[in-house]
Amino acid sequence: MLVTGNDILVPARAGRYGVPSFNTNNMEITQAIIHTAERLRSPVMVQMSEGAIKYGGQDLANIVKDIAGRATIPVALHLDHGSSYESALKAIKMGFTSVMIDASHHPFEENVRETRRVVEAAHAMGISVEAELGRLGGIEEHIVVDEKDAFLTDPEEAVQFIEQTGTDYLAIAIGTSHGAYKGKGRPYIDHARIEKIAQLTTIPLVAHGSSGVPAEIVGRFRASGGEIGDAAGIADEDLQRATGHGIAKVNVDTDLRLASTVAIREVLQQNPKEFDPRKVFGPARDLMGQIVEHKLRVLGSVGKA
Ligand SMILES: O=C(COP(=O)(O)O)N(O)CCCCO
Ligand code: NA
Ligand SMILES: [Zn+2]
Repeated sequence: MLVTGNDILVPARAGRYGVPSFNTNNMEITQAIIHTAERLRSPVMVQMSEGAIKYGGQDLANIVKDIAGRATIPVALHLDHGSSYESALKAIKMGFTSVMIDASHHPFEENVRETRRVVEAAHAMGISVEAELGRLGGIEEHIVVDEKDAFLTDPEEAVQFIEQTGTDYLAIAIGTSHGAYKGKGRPYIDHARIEKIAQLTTIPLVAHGSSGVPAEIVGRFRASGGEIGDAAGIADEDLQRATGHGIAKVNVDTDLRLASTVAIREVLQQNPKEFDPRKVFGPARDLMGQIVEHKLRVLGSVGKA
């Protein structure tokens, strides 16, 4: 059933498990996410970035809402990295049940103002809100945040921000970053900072940039003709530790992007005569399902629905 983000994340924080929020851009990705979560009796969040809304629009949102609505597990449809009040309101009109207003690149006061505006409107319509405080490294679709500008979330500021905005959940910068290159080797996660923020707050916390970028998938990406540098992601153990301390929503996009591309490359490379789209997109759906399953198990949400 289609529910709000709070319906999923408040129990997750209380139960000290994480729920993955996967980005979708088409039917197969959406099926891989929701069908796998249903099979494993896990709540799950499906998110669309502004780029996904540009790409798939109401058509894609309706596919997500329809599959979610018929599923026997709780599913929220979430706007990822909403860049303005208008964008958040548009998503709510499209039927999203959770929206992020990402004003983290603005000074604190402006971030508060922007966020509070969205919170008031969204709450009036029973929709949950995610905000962000602190700046991840990596590339956030509409802005490039290079390392020197990235700054980690201050625990005291987080308390103030939550009080002044009323946001339902908060994305914090604790060492993760978007994309396939999260740092040399194992990215450093500031667990002390996560634990401090968790001690001072009660709302669900959000970890962006949480793809694991598994070496096996990276190897298959290269072997099937893909070009990728020394990619690295977040270790399963780091995610497991974080979900024991307030992290309830865990954002994953890159892992599904890599898996779908690996499957498609492998099919086309191994079957040069193939041109049935179901033979190309079907294996992509299957491999993405394996990635979804792994994440649900790592985060501990299996059996929670
Ligand atoms: O936090 C994330 C996902 O991070 P990751 O790139 O680790 O999958 N997102 O918000 C998804 C959109 C960013 C571009 O991928
Ligand atoms: Na941001
Ligand atoms: Zn993100």
